[in-house]
Amino acid sequence: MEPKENGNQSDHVIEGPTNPMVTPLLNDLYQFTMAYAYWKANKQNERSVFDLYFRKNPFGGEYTVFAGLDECIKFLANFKLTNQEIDYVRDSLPGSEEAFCDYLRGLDCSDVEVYAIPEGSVVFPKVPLMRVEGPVGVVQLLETPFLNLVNFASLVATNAARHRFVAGKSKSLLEFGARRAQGPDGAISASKYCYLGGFDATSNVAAGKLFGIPLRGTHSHAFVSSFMSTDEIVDKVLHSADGETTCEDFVSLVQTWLTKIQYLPSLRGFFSETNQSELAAFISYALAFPKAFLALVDTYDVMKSGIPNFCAVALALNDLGYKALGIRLDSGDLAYLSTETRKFFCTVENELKVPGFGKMVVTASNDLNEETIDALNKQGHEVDAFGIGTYLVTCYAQAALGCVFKLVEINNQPRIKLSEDVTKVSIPCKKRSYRLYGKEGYPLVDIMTGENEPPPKVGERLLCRHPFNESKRAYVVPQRVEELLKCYWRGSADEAREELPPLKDIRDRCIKQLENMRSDHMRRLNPTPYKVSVSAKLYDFIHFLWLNEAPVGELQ
Ligand SMILES: Nc1ncnc2c1ncn2[C@@H]1O[C@H](COP(=O)(O)OP(=O)(O)OP(=O)(O)O)[C@@H](O)[C@H]1O
Ligand SMILES: O=P(O)(O)OC[C@H]1O[C@H](OP(=O)(O)OP(=O)(O)O)[C@H](O)[C@@H]1O
Ligand SMILES: O=C(O)c1cccnc1
Ligand SMILES: [Mg+2]
Repeated sequence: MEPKENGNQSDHVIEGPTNPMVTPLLNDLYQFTMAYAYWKANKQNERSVFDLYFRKNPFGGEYTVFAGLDECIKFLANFKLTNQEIDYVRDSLPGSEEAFCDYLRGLDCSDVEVYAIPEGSVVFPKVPLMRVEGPVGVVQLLETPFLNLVNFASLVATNAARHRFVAGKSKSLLEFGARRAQGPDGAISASKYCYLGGFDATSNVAAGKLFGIPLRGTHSHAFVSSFMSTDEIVDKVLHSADGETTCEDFVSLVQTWLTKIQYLPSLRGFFSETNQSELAAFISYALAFPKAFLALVDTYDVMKSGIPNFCAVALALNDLGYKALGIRLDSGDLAYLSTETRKFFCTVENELKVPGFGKMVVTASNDLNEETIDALNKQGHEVDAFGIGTYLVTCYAQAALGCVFKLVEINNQPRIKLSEDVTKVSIPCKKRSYRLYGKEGYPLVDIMTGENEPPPKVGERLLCRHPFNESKRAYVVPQRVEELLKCYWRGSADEAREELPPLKDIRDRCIKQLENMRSDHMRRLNPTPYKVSVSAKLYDFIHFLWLNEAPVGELQ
C-alpha cells in the first residue's frame, strides 16, 4: 500500500491491546444502559465530543506524564463485540429489545476520531489529553476502557518520573515490583510505564519480552542461604576470560584472596571469620556467571562477611581476566553501608593495585521511595543503582489519578457540567490547545481556544485567562507555539494519522520534556503551578453558558 497524503501514516493493521481482558465489556454497566437508552431515543448517532482530562496533578506535584494512549488506540482499532458478548449484554439489560443486539453487532469505531497529546508528554490539569468525537452511542462505550487504560498508566509513569527526578540522571533505576504489584496487569503495566517514565530496566521478564525493556536483576537471600559450605562445590574449574588458561580449583583461589585481604595493612582486624555458606553461594554464582558476577551481601553481616567474601571472589575472577559487576544491599542503613562498602572497595583497589575495583556498582533496595532516596541524598551515599518495587508500582503515595471523560459538545451544541466545586466544572466546546514557549525555551502556559479561533502566533501578544477566576490573566508573547492535540484515529488504520511510536521513543520524549521544564515546577517541596488558561473568547463563552445553564435561585 502507498503511504497516504501526509506521509506519516502507517499502513499496517493495528494490533489489539496488550491485555486480552481489554474488550468492550471491560466497562461499567451504565455505559451499556445509556447506549440502550440513546438507541431507544434514536440519539445513538448524534455527533458527540468528549474530553478526557484530569483535575489535579498527583503526588503533590505540579506535573503529570501522559501515558496509555497507544493501548487506547489499539483497543479502539479493534473495537467489536462478539456474539457471546452481545448476548451477555442483552441478558444484563432486562427488557431490552432484540433489535438493540443488531445495533451492537454493527458497532465499531469507523466513525470515531481521536485527537490526543502525544504519549510521554508532560501534561497539566484541565487540558484535554484526548478529544474523542463520534456517534454518542459508541463513544459512550469508550469512557471506562479509556479511563482504565490512561489512569494507572499516567499515574505510575509520573511516579517513575518523580523517582528519577529525586535519584538524579546518573543513577540506574531498576523496577523490581512484579511480586508486589496489584495483580498480573498491575505488574505488566507498571513495568511498561515505569520504563516510559524514565526507569532503565525491569526485573519482570514478561515485560522485557513484550516491550523490549532491558532486563536486570541480582539474586535473592534464598540463593545465599541455600548453601551450607564450600564442600558442596564439586566442579571447581574455571577457564580464564580469554580461554587461554584454566584454574583447576577456583575455591582455593578465592580462599587465598580472602586471607590476603584479611591481612592487608589497612584492613587488619576489620573482619575475622566470614560466613562460609555465604562464600560458597558467591563462588557458585561466580562459576555460573563469571562475566556478570554480583552478590547480595546482607544475608549475615554486610561489612564483616558479605563485602569481604564478595571481594575475595571478585579478586579471584580478576586473576582470570573477569570484571565483577558489584553488590546489592537490601537492609540496614543504606547511606552508611554504601559508603563503607565504597571505602572497602577503594582500599582494595589502592593496596592491591586493581584498577577499577573501587568503581564497582552498589545497588540498593528495600522499601525505597522518593522520601528515602531524598534522605539518602541529604546524608551522602555511594549507591549507583536503586531497585524499587512496592512504593513505585503500587503508587503507594496516591491511589489514582482521577482522569475523567466529559461531554463537551453534542450536535455542534457546546455542553457544560456545572458543580458547586468550581474545579469540577467542565470546559465546554470542541477545543484546540496550544503550549506557548517563552524566551528561555521553557513552556510558559497551555491555552485552550474554541475550535475555529485563529491559532496563537509567534511574537504576537495574547491574553491568557484562568478559565474560572476572573482576576487571573496574563499577556504572553510566545516564542514558539506547539499545537497539543494531534490526530491518532480517523475511523480506520488506513486514514492519515499519527504513528504509534515504539515505547523507547515515547520514553525519550518523556525524558526530554521533563528536562525542559522550568525547575520551580519540578521541585518536590511547594512547586510552582504551571499555568493553564483559555482564550478571552472561550472565557466569555464558558461564563455565558454557565449563566445560561445555572438556574437562578429564589430567596423566600
Ligand atoms: N540512611 C537511611 N536514611 C533513611 N532511610 C533509610 C536509610 N537506610 C535505609 N533506609 C530505609 O529505612 C527502612 C528500613 O526498613 P526496615 O527497618 O524494615 O529494614 P531493615 O531492618 O534494614 O531490614 P530488613 O528488611 O532485614 O528488616 C527502609 O525503608 C529503607 O529504605
Ligand atoms: O522493597 P521493594 O521496594 O518492594 O523492592 C523489592 C523487594 O523485593 C525483594 O524483597 P523480598 O521479596 O525478598 O522481601 P523482603 O525484602 O520483604 O524480605 C527485594 O529484596 C526487595 O527488598
Ligand atoms: O533482581 C533482584 O535483585 C530483585 C528482583 C525483584 C525483587 N527484588 C530483587
Ligand atoms: Mg526487601
